[in-house]
Amino acid sequence: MDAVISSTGLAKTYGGVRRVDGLDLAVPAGVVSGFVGPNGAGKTTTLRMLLGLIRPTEGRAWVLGTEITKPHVYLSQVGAMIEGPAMTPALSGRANLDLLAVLGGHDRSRIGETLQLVGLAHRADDPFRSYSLGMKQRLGIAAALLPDPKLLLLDEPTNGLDPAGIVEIRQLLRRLAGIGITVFVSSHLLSELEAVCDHLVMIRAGRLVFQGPTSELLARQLPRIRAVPEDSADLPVLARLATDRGNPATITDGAVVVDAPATFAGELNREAMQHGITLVELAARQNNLEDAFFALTGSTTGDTGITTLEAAR
Ligand SMILES: Nc1ncnc2c1ncn2[C@@H]1O[C@H](COP(=O)(O)OP(=O)(O)OP(=O)(O)O)[C@@H](O)[C@H]1O
Repeated sequence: MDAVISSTGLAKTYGGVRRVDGLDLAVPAGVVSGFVGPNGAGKTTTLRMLLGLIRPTEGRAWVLGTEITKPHVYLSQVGAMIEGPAMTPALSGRANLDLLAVLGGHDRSRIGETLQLVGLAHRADDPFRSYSLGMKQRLGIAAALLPDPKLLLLDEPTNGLDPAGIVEIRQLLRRLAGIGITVFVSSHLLSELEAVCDHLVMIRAGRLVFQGPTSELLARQLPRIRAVPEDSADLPVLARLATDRGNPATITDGAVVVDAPATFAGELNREAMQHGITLVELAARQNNLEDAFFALTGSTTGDTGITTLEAAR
């Protein structure tokens, strides 16, 4: 599959600090690709370079096959929402899009279908100022869709939204991918993207941490087995039973937690029984994207600035 975004050694230095530090990107066509990293990781800077708004200090990049030194060639096929939607509060959603279509030289006849696509047809004639934050974001995405783009770049479209608003954006991103638009969407909230992205580009301090299908990242992680003995005095013995069989275990919150293939759960259960230990809980769960990110970066929520799944709820 051809890459719609690619780069080699893309870098941007501000005040002597490499804020984007040698990115080799390859985002395939037809996916929702999540651009994930903590605050300040360099996501917005990268997106601005891809849009030709700022020049890289080093490296090269291509969007839809054209080098970013010639943005006029590809920008007519790229929709973007970088700084949140700039709309006129007193005008309706439809009138705002109409104005942007005229200013941008886009086909005004597409406005109705675009409003439909972002789920705003029923509120299209209400003033922008009466919209919820989620509706405002979706109108911003509608504006980015006016050029009928092949590629959509969105910077933190779920920032500040309530859970219902986040779900609406997720559904919209899937709908857009369904009609063949490649979506490259940034977020510092892993939990928001896990559900929607086929592909991920994860960065930290300007550097690539992982790039590839979401499934590949999840597959790299061993499932986590949690076993709770009836008698907490058995915790150290249970942990040793797992560790002795080559599966490192820790004792956390009254449970033994083992990073091992799910099949090991049965073996652990048998071993526990043979040692007279009764388990009152035994569960294997696949690590989520957040676990995978922390495993890859060797970081904790505290030093990445990433909001945890729990905190995001
Ligand atoms: N014009 C600029 N001048 C100086 N430093 C800048 C400039 N733009 C960005 N930076 C710095 O570069 C780093 C990366 O910023 P960037 O906005 O790209 O991060 P981000 O991943 O988008 O984070 P956030 O989620 O907070 O927007 C930050 O430390 C920021 O302060």
